[in-house]
Amino acid sequence: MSDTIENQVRGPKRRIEDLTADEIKAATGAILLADGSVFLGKGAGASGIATGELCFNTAMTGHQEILADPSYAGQIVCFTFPHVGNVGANVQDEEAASEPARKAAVGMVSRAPITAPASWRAEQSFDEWLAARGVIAVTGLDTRTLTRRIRQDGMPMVAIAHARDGKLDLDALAKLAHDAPGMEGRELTRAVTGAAAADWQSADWAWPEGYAQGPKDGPKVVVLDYGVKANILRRLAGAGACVHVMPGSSTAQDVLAEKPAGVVVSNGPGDPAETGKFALDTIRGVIEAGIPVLGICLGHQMLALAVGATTVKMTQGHHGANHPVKNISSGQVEIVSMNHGFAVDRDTLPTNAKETHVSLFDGTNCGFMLTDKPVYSVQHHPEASPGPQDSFAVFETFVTSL
Ligand SMILES: NC(=O)CC[C@H](N)C(=O)O
Repeated sequence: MSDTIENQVRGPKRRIEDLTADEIKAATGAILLADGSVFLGKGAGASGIATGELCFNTAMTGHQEILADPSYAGQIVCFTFPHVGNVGANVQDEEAASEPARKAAVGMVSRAPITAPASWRAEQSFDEWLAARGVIAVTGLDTRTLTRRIRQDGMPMVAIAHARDGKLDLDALAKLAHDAPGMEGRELTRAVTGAAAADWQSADWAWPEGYAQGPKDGPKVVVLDYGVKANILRRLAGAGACVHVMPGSSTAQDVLAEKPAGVVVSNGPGDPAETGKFALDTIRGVIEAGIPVLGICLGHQMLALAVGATTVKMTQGHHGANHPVKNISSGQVEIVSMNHGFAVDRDTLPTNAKETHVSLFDGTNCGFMLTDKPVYSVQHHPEASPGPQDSFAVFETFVTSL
């Protein structure tokens, strides 16, 4: 009986010993979970083996932007939308703002084989893009079972493998998954931050012109880069800022020497508490100098840590492009893009912090501002890419306040 309920909720758990020789022979791709369960499929994209935290993402489009988001470094994305690849891939939709930031998601899982592109913007098939990017993919899996498992039990550490010759060492993969370090306590931003400070030029995309040029004059905004998404930079430029990107290792003195009108603390991968060990001094120095600060996602979490709050690991995390978030001051609901596995514990926010946004999926904190300093912060991705543009105004509000 309990097995039936277990099977209904999580899907049947299959271990290596439950597989038939024919199934193993037919497979060129596999996912092994840390709990010993196995999912076989067809390999796609890059061949090889990777380990990472497996999360599910519910976006129906924008799969290139998702896998190119450096916040996904160290993670493998299971798309719940069955068809992936319909629009192919193109350079204009790149989300890495620097060369190191190209090391984003390490793996991808989808239900159907990757579709041939059917978009006038496609320059490459999605399969070719994955291969060029080093993203290992497995298709033909029961992604509903995998997703239900993640919903019930949380995001597991997994090993993903694509062997073109079909030679999959499932026992070795099971051991890799079992031994893989979890996301808590992992610092991943140093691998995806840009190596040197640089000005950023391009602004919002429009048809048929493509990307506009950012302004020549305008308030200078320094972006602390922990693996910043390019669309955050484009949106800041589109809102009228002259954007200067600095490595996440910059000190407060480095930042203040630029005489910024405002500072943005970027998104990024890994555990905010771990990155906070070297980033909080910089963030606190900027807040104390009275410079307006905007935090996004990892930046939001680290701003919360900088003012004395704590962050917690979420069970399933929020990954998708249709998450409802309530803006507490306006009462409006914004449908937003999300990608986070940690959250700010609202009960630990100090008395000079006012909660500004809340997730309508699970009530977790999605934003705060300080009442005595110009500090604003959101957990979701107001730059979208992919996703709805309901929160684009976050950038205009910030830049016009400078
Ligand atoms: N998109 C992000 O910045 C992610 C922040 C953090 N790594 C998390 O998973 O919660």
